[in-house]
Amino acid sequence: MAGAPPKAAPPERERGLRAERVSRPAGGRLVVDGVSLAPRPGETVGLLGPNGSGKSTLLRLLSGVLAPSSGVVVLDGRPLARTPRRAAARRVAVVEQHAEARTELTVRDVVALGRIPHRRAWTPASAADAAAVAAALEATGLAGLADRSWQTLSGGERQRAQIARALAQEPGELLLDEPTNHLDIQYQLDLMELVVGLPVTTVIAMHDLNLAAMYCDRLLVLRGGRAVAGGTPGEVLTPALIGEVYGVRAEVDEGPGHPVVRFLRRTPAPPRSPDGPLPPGGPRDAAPPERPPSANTDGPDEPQPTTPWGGIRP
Ligand SMILES: Nc1ncnc2c1ncn2[C@@H]1O[C@H](COP(=O)(O)OP(=O)(O)OP(=O)(O)O)[C@@H](O)[C@H]1O
Repeated sequence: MAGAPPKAAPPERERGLRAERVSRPAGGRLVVDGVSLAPRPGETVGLLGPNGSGKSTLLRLLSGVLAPSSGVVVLDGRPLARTPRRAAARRVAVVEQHAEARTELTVRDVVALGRIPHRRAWTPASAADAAAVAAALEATGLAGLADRSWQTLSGGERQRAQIARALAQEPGELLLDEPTNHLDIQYQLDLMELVVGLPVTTVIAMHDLNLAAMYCDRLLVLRGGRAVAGGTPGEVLTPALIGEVYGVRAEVDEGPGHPVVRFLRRTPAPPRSPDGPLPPGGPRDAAPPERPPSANTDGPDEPQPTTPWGGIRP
């Protein structure tokens, strides 16, 4: 008897994970409000926005941990809510902001959790499982810590172990919530290099605008749960947008390849002598600034940004 016909792959344009006008309430208000996000296969999308703007909630909607109150999350053309749980778990890997492992597990055990969606119940780990775990440990620089207890790891090592767990899952879509938290600058850059080199679609919530500019193909900026700008880093990261969304002053250099953001002090910098010592009390005892602190500038007078978004509205 012939078996069930093989399932047809979705057409190219339907492949991947996307959110269509999703909303989600919490605490009596919409914390994600009509946001759409459709990463192209293989690209790295940075989710930006101030604290509380809805980045983590949007990632949780994309992963299926939360259900949207309106709108839909779609995986390969089918609503995520109607995708078999195991199939979704194989495809979408998530590294949450405060991922913990409470029991007495080794680093290797934690990373091997990423293989669960690939294994049948009550079957031992296969050679493919072991190889995926070893490759993930290697890629994240944790091979030497594989047999250490999770509890003994530093914050940065735990972060890397969670990323290794997600890599061991061999996902098609990788959702990362502030993955560079706790990492020193070398590991921040290593992590971003690793992520953009993976053959996966990645959505990363981040606060570091320069890392976002360096490594993301596109950015989506949230404020108060709404998408307020989207596009390439060069299109999105303008002084006007940074001023409007984060309330800070910045200059943006159109560096080769990607923009570079330089933040400006709110108060004038104390004068510095190129060769003299600091005054006895340090910079605070230096000569008073020429302007009152409320002048809110350390450069030539320039108007505060008044235009709305420099980027492209999605
Ligand atoms: N269960 C809840 N009850 C009430 N408010 C909630 C709940 N969950 C989330 N929120 C609120 O929803 C908003 C969005 O939270 P979310 O964690 O998505 O923001 P975020 O952009 O990831 O923030 P951060 O950059 O600080 O991590 C916040 O104001 C948060 O306080």
